[in-house]
Amino acid sequence: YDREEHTLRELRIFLRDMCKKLASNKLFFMFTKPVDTEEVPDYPTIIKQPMDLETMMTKVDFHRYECAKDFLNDIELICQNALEYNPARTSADKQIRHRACSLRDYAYTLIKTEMDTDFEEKCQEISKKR
Ligand SMILES: COC(=O)N1C[C@@H]2C[C@@H]3O[C@]2(Cc2nccnc23)C1
Repeated sequence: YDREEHTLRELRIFLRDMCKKLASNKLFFMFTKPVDTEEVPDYPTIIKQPMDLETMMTKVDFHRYECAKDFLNDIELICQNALEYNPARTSADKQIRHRACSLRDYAYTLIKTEMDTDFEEKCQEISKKR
């Protein structure tokens, strides 16, 4: 079967495992599902591009990521959204900002340590010419 499709399938398997590991960490529970706009009606007025780990898992299945960099861009989006929506000096806001930074650092480190550099380079080459 086409070598490039085989590479992208292997990427999807890897990214599903990343999603699972991040979503199973209790520290990151607030990032596992979209913010409930019924409970938090002003959220969509402030955050124009919501993102969460469940949505990212669906994006993996829909072949929306062609390399780990694209996946990390959505992790960065989760983090930036949390920093923007929760800017106060209250302990609640401070905690969610700390968790967001932890999620970002943990995701980068997990990918850096568990992913072969050559494999990511191959994915980025495929992605560039598509
Ligand atoms: C990634 O998650 C977040 O940015 N948030 C911000 C929301 C404000 C606060 O916490 C969140 C959910 C919530 N629900 C009900 C009442 N208040 C809240 C989670």
